[in-house]
Amino acid sequence: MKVLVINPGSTSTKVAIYENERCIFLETYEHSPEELAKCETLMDQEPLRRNCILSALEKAGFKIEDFDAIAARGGILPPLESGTYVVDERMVNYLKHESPVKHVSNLACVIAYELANGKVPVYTTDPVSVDEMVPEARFSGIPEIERKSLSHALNIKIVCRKVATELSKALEELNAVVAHLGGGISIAAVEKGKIIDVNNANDEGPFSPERTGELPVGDVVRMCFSGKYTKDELKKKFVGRGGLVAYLGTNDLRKALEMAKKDRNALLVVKAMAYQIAKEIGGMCAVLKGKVDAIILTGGMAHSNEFVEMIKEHVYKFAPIFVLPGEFEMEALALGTLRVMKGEEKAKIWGGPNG
Ligand SMILES: Nc1ncnc2c1ncn2[C@@H]1O[C@H](COP(=O)(O)OP(=O)(O)OP(=O)(O)O)[C@@H](O)[C@H]1O
Ligand SMILES: CCCC(=O)O
Repeated sequence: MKVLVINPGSTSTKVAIYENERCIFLETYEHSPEELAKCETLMDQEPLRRNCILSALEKAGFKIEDFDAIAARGGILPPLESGTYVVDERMVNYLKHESPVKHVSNLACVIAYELANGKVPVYTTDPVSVDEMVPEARFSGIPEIERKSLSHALNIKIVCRKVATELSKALEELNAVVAHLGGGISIAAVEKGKIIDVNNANDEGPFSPERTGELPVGDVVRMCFSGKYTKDELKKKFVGRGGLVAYLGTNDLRKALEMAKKDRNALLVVKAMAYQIAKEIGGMCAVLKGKVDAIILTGGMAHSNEFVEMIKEHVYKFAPIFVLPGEFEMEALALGTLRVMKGEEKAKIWGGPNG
């Protein structure tokens, strides 16, 4: 079976071709800030991203009709169960016109559905809005605000599957704390394979390479009413220009670690990020009542041994630590679709915004 995998990220478009479980082609197209700035809205990026996919297909020597299915990254749908979903017109319309958060992953299903044009089935696995949180995790502190489950669910689930296999367990038997350490950070408590609590990677948790994470609420209110910022400026300050970018002017941990060799303040900033990550991991161990088979460190920043050690020194006593650097999103999308195509799992049908 052949599966085309589509994954638009904030600065790149990734395209892969899987022949059963084997990746036979992978191409990443980088997008410069200037190129993206020409698109006023997120959906204006559609032609640019679609052209990347068409170029990749030409390079690989395939047509859409050659595929048994397309696997597309899932965007911000209303909260939904983990699994692989059929991408249909209703889902595409929601992602195009109604999704409350203009996240780049919203583009993938829209483009895939148009390219498939009814000839090839399109699926999406574990979108950003997978929600398996327990009731007590939903409380924020005021009734008007409910905590949201918006996370790197796709990568979190696949690294859990990998570690479960290493521990000779089924995913449904694994208790783990997973820290996805990318441009944004999601730290999840996974109980019996389900993400029962996770920081909303845009609004909560540790500061990350380009996001502030949780902030002291009184100071945020003062900033909002200071008259110094528009709403958009503040949103960008918190998500995009926060974290390492705000302290050190870079979102690249490698550069921050280089700076830290000569500059004590830069070292302190990197250590503070590791400290906040460790604190969130500790909290999620408490969510699991200490019954933790594994602490899993994944995402781009897990490539740095130096940074991993800074986290480990705080949490090594809690559970065995597994480091799976980078992300496995393309593989997760392909495997999710293959499980459905091979009849190992039933595809879910999205019930619409109210269903
Ligand atoms: N070899 C490496 N050593 C240290 N840091 C690295 C390495 N490779 C990537 N990183 C860091 O990882 C971070 C980006 O991680 P990643 O590529 O997972 O993020 P992303 O895909 O852009 O965003 P997200 O994971 O939030 O979707 C950057 O700070 C980058 O500098
Ligand atoms: C909101 C979680 C996913 C991401 O940050 O890309």
